[in-house]
This record gives sequence, C-alpha cells and structure tokens, in this order.
Amino acid sequence: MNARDGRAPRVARVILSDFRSYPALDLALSGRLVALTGENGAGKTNLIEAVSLFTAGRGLRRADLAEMQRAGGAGGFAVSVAVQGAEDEVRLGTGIERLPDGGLSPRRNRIDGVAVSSPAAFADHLRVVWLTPALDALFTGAAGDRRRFLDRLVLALDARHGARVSAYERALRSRNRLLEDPRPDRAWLEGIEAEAASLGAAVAAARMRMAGPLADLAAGGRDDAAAFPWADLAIEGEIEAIAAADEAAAAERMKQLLRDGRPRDAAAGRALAGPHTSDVKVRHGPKDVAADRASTGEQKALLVGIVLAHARLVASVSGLAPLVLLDEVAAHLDRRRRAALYAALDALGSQVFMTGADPALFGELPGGAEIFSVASGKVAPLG
Ligand SMILES: Nc1ncnc2c1ncn2[C@@H]1O[C@H](COP(=O)(O)OP(=O)(O)OP(=O)(O)O)[C@@H](O)[C@H]1O
Repeated sequence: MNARDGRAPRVARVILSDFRSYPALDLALSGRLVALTGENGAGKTNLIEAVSLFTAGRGLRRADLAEMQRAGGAGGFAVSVAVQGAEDEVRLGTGIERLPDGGLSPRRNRIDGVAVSSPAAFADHLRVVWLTPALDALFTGAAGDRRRFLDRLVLALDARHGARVSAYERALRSRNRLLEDPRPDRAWLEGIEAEAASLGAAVAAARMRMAGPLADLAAGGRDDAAAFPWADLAIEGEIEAIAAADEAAAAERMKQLLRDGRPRDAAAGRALAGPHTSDVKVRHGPKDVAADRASTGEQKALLVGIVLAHARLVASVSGLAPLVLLDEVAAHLDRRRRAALYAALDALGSQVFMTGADPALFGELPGGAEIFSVASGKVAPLG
C-alpha cells in the first residue's frame, strides 16, 4: 500500500509544560517535514522525546517519567499534541502531576480530555517510529539491545507486545525464585512454567509475525535501496524458529526446556534458554554486519533502511503512516544519502521530525519543509 492512500496523521501542534528544558512551549506545525536545528544541548532531542511519548512505552530515551519533569519546575510535566487526521483533529495528552503530599501521580493519559488507562490507546490515532544515536551500536553491541530493538519494532505494530514481554519476564522470575527452594511445590512450579512457556511462545510468535513481512516489504523494490540497503534481521532463537510455524508447538518446546533446565537454571539463578536469550543476526547481502566492520556511516544507512521499511510496514498493517523521528541522522550521511533520505521521506507520506546541529544539513529539503531553530527552551522558525 502506498502510505499516501491511507491515513497519514500529522502533528499540528505540540504543547509542553515543565518538560525537561522547556518551561512552556506551544509550537504550531504546518508541514510534514520538520527540521530542528540548534547547538548541542539546545533541547532538540527533548522536543522529539516529548512526541515519542505518544506510543506504548517510555519514549525514545526509555527514561523514567520523573526524570522528564523540568529541574527547578513546580513538579510533574504535561505534554500534548494536536493530531490532524483524515477527517478531524484529536488532542492527545500525557504527563505526571505533583500530588498534594509532594509525591508524583502515576502517568495520566488523555484523548480529547478523556482519561485512557494506557498510552497504548494512542495507537488508534498516531503511530511513531524513531532512530536515535542510542541505536548506533545496534549491530556490534549487546544481544539484549538487539532484542529490545526487535521488540520495539513489534510494539509499533502491536501495542500489547510490551505487556506480553513484561508478563513473560515476570513469570520467569517467579519460576526462578521457586527454584531457589530445594523442594519447590511441584504443581505450583509446573503451573508457572506452563504460563512462562505460553507467554514465551507468544513473544516469539509476535517477533516472527513482524520479521517476515518486514523482510518481504524491504525486498520489494525500493527507490532508495541503493542509498539504504536492506539489512536482513535474522532472529536466532529456537522458540522463534518453532513459533514461526506453530505457536502451540513452541510453547510445548519451551515448557520442556524449562523442565529439563531446572538444575542448571537453579545453579545459574536465571533461565538460560528461551526467547529472552535470542539474538538478531544482521546480514547485508552475504555479509555479517557486525563481523564485517561496516563504517559508522554505512551502519547508519543500514539503520535508516530498517526504519524506512518498518515505517512502511506500520503504515500497511495499521493503516496509519507513522510519524518518523530521526535524531541526529542527517549529520552522519553523505550528501547523496541525505538527498535520498529526504526523497524517501517525502514519498512515504509520513510526517518526519529531524534534528541536527547545523542548518546546512537540511539544505536539500523539499519545498514546504519547516526548519526551526531551538535555543534556551524556545523554538522559532529559521529564516
Ligand atoms: N529534566 C530536565 N530539566 C531541565 N533540563 C533538562 C532536563 N533533562 C535534560 N535537560 C537539559 O536538556 C539539555 C539537553 O537537551 P537535548 O538532549 O534535547 O539537546 P539537543 O539539542 O538534542 O543536543 P545535542 O545536539 O547535543 O544532541 C541539557 O542541557 C540538559 O541539561
């Protein structure tokens, strides 16, 4: 599906109150390409982090909410966005409040002023995908970071995935605690292992449901394939491999792994097998990207390729062309790749927020793009 044929919601206004470096901001946006420029520490990432909160999870820094309240502010913070959809505008709000006893409220989320229990509800109105410098080490860093990245890709499609992963990890922890007892209650142990097994199989199946179509979509001729080649994400996990064909069989296998692994896991204090230990092997053509020592710019181009394919997948599955947040991406691409990126983003139909210290990075942006300068908690059009 061409994203332009579907719904392509656009953030038309961002209002921040006591969010990180912003005491108060009310920013109107008229376009689909938004570039934020300004010196290091100016607040560019803070602004796109605020927008990233309108997804399931904790946003693009994965920070604690308490950390987001402005230092020196009254306590708490509020972020809201006006999202212009195909027919109407909807106001999404999130934040934490300072309570009379001095503590902080739980996160409060609202859609058009009506409370919703979880940020997952925002997915009906807005999907958001992002690429940040934290992902620069994705190919060469720890397996846990690749798993989290994979789960984030799934989460943008299926807002329940976060709860599924947390429930699986909780079940494993309960089972591991039971194993600390030399004579654990057998029925209880089997019950909790069965629960962990079915949750683990569901996590694995959700990953595979995302990875297959992502690869298919990336393989299907992209104009930008020369600039942003496809990096194949091969999930290396036994349970995932089984779950791809049969989730019930994966749950059975996982149950068996837990049962057989009891002595070993008890000694280790953790479960040594299952989808929480899977890895993602990233290949570019016949090459293993980690072992191949691709340059920083080449790795960035591969990451952009993944994000573009993911944005297209989110658009085709959800019917909503996602908002794309690209933090400090442009600076790491050569001129040819920058031009290809801007053309690809323009064709995608998504709204895009980009950051970069140097306004010259955004020189090739198509007409209609808005470039802002960010400084000391203020955002003003450049020009
Ligand atoms: N809770 C907070 N309260 C007040 N200020 C904060 C808070 N959290 C972060 N900041 C400030 O925000 C600034 C960082 O902003 P941000 O990361 O958005 O910068 P940036 O413009 O993206 O810079 P760079 O180009 O270096 O990435 C820092 O000066 C930091 O002290």
